[in-house]
Amino acid sequence: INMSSSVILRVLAASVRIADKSASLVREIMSSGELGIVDKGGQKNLQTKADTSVEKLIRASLLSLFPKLNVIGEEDEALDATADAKAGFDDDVLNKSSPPEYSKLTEDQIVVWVDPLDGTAEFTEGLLDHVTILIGFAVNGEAIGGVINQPFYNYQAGSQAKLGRTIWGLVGLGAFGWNRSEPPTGRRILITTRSHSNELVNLCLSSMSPTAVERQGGAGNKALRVIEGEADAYVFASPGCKKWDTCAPEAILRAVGGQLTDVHGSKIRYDKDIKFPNTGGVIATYRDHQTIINLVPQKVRDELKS
Ligand SMILES: Nc1ncnc2c1ncn2[C@@H]1O[C@H](COP(=O)(O)O)[C@@H](O)[C@H]1OP(=O)(O)O
Ligand SMILES: [Mg+2]
Repeated sequence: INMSSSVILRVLAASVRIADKSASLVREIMSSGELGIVDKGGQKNLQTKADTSVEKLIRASLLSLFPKLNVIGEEDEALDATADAKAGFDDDVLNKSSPPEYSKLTEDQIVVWVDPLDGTAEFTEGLLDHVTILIGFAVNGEAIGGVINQPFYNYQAGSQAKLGRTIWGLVGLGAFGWNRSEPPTGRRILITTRSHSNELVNLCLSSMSPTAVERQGGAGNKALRVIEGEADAYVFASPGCKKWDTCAPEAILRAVGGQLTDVHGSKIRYDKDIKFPNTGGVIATYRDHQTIINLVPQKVRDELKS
C-alpha cells in the first residue's frame, strides 16, 4: 500500500474492496435461500441476515485499518471480532491524486455512513438489481465521497455476464464505474419508492407533470438511474429515508456535477451527532435541480420541514 496516498483515498480504496467482499457475502446469502427476514416495525422496514452480516463485515474491516473513523450504520451491530479485515486496497483508487482540499484530512474528521443493504424489501422479493451496498464519507457535515456496490448488476444478462459492479467517487475528483446515456430534451421521468409510498409522495410527483413515474426500490439504485440518464429526477416527499441511504449517493452525484437535497433544495447534513431521518425528504438530479425544486407543492413544503 502506497502510504503517500491521502487518508481519504486510502479509506476509499479500502472501502471499494470491502464493498466487493460484502457483495460476495450478499450473493452467498441469497443463494443459500435462508434470508432470515425480521420485521423491524413500521412500513416495510425489514432486516435480513445479509443486512447484519454485511454491516459487521464493513465495520470490522474499516475500523481494523482506520481505528479513528466515526462509523455509523443502519443496523448498529456490535463489532464482530471474527470478521476478516484483510480486504486490501483498490489500486485504481490509490493511483488517483487527492483533490488538494482533502489531502490533509485525518481519520477522525471522517464520518462514515453505512447502509449494508439498501433496498431490503426488494431483496426479499427478488428484485435484485434494486439492491446496493452503500458506504458514504462526510467531512464537516458534507457528503464528499462514497461507494455504491450493486451486487446483482447484470443478473438477467445471462451466465456469461459479470455479476455485480462498483461505482465510487470523490467530490473534486469525479466518479468512476458508470455510463451515462444522454436523455432526450423535454423528457421528465421521475423515479420514486415502490414500497414506501403515501399520499404526500404521490401528490408531489403528480404536481411535477412527469412524462412517466417509475417505482423502484433503494436510494442507491435510484440515484444511479438518475446519474446514468434513465430517470431525470429521484423524488421522495417523505421522511422515511435516513442519512445512510443518501450519503454515498449524494457524494457520487456531487462528484459528477449533480445534486441531492431535501424537497426545499437545502443541503443534507451528515455530522456524526445528527439525527438519522432525512425529515425534509429527498430530491436528486443530474442537472436542472432548481427546476424540480420549484415544482414542489406548498403542502409538501409545509409537511416536510428540513
Ligand atoms: N418508511 C420507511 N421505513 C423504513 N425505511 C425506509 C422508509 N422509507 C424509505 N426507507 C429507506 O430508504 C431507502 C429508500 O426508500 P425506497 O426504497 O422506498 O425508495 C430504502 O431502501 C429504505 O432503506 P432500506 O431498504 O435500507 O431499509
Ligand atoms: Mg436503505
